[in-house]
Amino acid sequence: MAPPEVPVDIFTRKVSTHNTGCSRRAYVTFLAGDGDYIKGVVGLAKGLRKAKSAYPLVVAMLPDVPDEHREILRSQGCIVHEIEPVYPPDDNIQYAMAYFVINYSKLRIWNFEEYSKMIYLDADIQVFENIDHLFDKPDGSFYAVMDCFCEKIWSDSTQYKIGYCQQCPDRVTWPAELGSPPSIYFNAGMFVFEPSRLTYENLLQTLKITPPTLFAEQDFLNMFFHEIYKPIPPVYNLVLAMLWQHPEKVNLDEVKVVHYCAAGSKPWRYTGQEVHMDREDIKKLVTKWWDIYNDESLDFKNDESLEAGETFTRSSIMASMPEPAISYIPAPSAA
Ligand SMILES: O=c1ccn([C@@H]2O[C@H](COP(=O)(O)OP(=O)(O)O[C@H]3O[C@H](CO)[C@H](O)[C@H](O)[C@H]3O)[C@@H](O)[C@H]2O)c(=O)[nH]1
Ligand SMILES: O[C@H]1[C@H](O)[C@@H](O)[C@H](O)[C@@H](O)[C@H]1O
Ligand SMILES: [Mn+2]
Repeated sequence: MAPPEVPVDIFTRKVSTHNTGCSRRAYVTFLAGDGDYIKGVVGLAKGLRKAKSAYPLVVAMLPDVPDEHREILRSQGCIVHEIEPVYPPDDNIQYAMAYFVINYSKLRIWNFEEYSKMIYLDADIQVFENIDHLFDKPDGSFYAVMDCFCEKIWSDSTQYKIGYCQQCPDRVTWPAELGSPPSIYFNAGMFVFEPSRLTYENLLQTLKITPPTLFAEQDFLNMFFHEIYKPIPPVYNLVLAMLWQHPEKVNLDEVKVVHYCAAGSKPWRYTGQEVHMDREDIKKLVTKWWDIYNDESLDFKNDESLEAGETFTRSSIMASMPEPAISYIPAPSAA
């Protein structure tokens, strides 16, 4: 039987010694480079705290993330976990965005076997309501939100060219001469999954014989998890384009997780100039992101003044280890 899940204090990560089992659930995000995506991760860490999430945020990062950025993340209570890059077999393809190639490295998170279940979140995602209940979804499936194909970034796809979107499959009927309509397709900015060495090795082996496509690892994951994919409601990953492409499918008041993926919507480089970006709902969502990012009361408080034997805490020493097995250090045994 799986060990009991032990929620930790969201600000200090302290856990009572009355329960010696270790929490095997965590959120995980991905970070590459020395650019501004670090801001996204800090914002996300604070957003998860504000939503009183009981589980830590692991940051799977490539070696090119500078030390200062790693330190900022540790000081925000994140668990820093360096990963080696993963490359597709041949790279003779024009991705929808050139940088999508780095996202194949995300496959490494299936090797985080110290966790039994994880929720992956892109760094350009913010969590506004608690979503810890998603960890309770039955094992054995892959959970994610269905994507939308209506934005220009999809313009090289057949779907876009014929005006087909799975969000409204009746708008344009899939032409018979193209065979059966494509299977449902998820956005890979947010998903619930179970790390497993076996799956990890299978992913890497399969990648070796899979030519890259427009949406890089997102296409690959859709193909790989096709049979066990179960869609969850769009409130768990609001792809912003849904606001103007399929407004009938969105009730902003119910949205828990926002994905700032539309062109021009990343809060840290938002100018309001790009198409759709002057909408009131977008302005509000960008402001909401900044409110969390700037809220000092949401900073991680690394309280080291613990009463011996009463609590566990995750120290920054542990966080700096390359492959931390758990999110906090057990107090020395009384023996
Ligand atoms: O310089 C970078 C670029 C990206 N990232 C990381 O990579 C993630 C993906 O990049 P974007 O969020 O900019 O990409 P999109 O949301 O537009 O992309 C979507 O399609 C991609 C296809 O590769 C991925 O599947 C991604 O998770 C999915 O949300 C970022 O959130 C961030 O976590 C970095 O750390 N640094
Ligand atoms: O799957 C894609 C991808 O995530 C893009 O980066 C995003 O801008 C699109 O809206 C989405 O449909
Ligand atoms: Mn994203």
